[in-house]
Amino acid sequence: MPSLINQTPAVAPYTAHPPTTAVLDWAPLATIDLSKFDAPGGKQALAKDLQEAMKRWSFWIVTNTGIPQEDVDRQLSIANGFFQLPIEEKRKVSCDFSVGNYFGYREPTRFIGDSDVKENMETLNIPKFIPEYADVPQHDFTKALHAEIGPFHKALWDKVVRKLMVLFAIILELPEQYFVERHAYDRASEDHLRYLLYHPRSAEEDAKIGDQWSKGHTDNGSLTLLFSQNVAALQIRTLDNEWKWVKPVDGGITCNTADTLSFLTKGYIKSTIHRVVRPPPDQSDLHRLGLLYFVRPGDDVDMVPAPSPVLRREGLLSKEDETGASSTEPVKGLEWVRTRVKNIHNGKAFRGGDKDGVMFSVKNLQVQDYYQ
Ligand SMILES: O=C(O)CCC(=O)C(=O)O
Ligand SMILES: [Fe+2]
Repeated sequence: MPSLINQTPAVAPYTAHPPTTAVLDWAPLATIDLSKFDAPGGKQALAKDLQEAMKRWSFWIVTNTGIPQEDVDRQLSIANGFFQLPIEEKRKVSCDFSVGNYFGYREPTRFIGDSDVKENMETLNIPKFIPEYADVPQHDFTKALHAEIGPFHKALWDKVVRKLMVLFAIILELPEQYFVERHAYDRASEDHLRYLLYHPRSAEEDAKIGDQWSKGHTDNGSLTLLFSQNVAALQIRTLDNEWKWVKPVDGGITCNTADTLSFLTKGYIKSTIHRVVRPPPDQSDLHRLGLLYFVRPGDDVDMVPAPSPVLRREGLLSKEDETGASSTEPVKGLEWVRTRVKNIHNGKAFRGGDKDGVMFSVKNLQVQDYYQ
């Protein structure tokens, strides 16, 4: 008789909610059509488009990734099935925030800032499918589905992350593999596929936290991918300090660059501020299920600026950056990510309050905790 772990659990198909009919102030995000990537001159043309898009904000949409929609739908069904498990089951593999380890399940237990409102999102983060992580504890439910989750995880990196990393290198006039090597799938890093579920709250409860489910923030790693999400809630902050909504694009993935890629490019690639708010009235009572991939730098990658001719021309590289003769040991990828995750998640409260967050730093690297 096979053990339970070898049996594929029954997973009911998940049906996405229809998009909102509300009239919202959508961000006019650029679309990067990845089907052009391998055509002659395709990468160069896409790099131009992306560079243009990133002048305004470091958010864009990729389309034609080659990842079948049925595979995305299946992942959403698995995510939905996971969140329906009894809480005792989900708790069996919890994130160890005391060491900044984000792999596993995060239960919504904390209060938002100093309010009496509890956070409303639960997440499951699944590490890369490489030998380093073969022994990372995982839930029986997802372990039994690894034959499907693994190939999806790898395909996402290969079909999307790798290509975007090449485009960043072209933009910075670096060898094409410069950022690929620093974010390679087969080397240790805190990359993860994330299943994310937000629970709706009453209007009264949401009002107490200014309708902000997750305050303005930048992401901790290098790049974040978010599969098209019909429940409107994600907003990005423009250079003029306005908040604009992110519109779902069928079959598209919303991408944003984040803190460590900004460190590697001395701020040339921006880490855009974004937040998650209460959805519009026609969606405010819905559960919002998300599928994301968070790209982190390799564990042992030095967080130092790339020797890019573009950065040099822009005057962004100091003498120390050029010679590597810094007075401090460079921060490593793992050191940054773990320290930051611990800082955000190991306290009693989740980002909140009325003021801007304080600055958080590790050696010479600094970000603002959160934004109003
Ligand atoms: O749920 C979303 O749309 C974005 C979530 C997000 O910003 C995050 O998890 O860092
Ligand atoms: Fe984020």
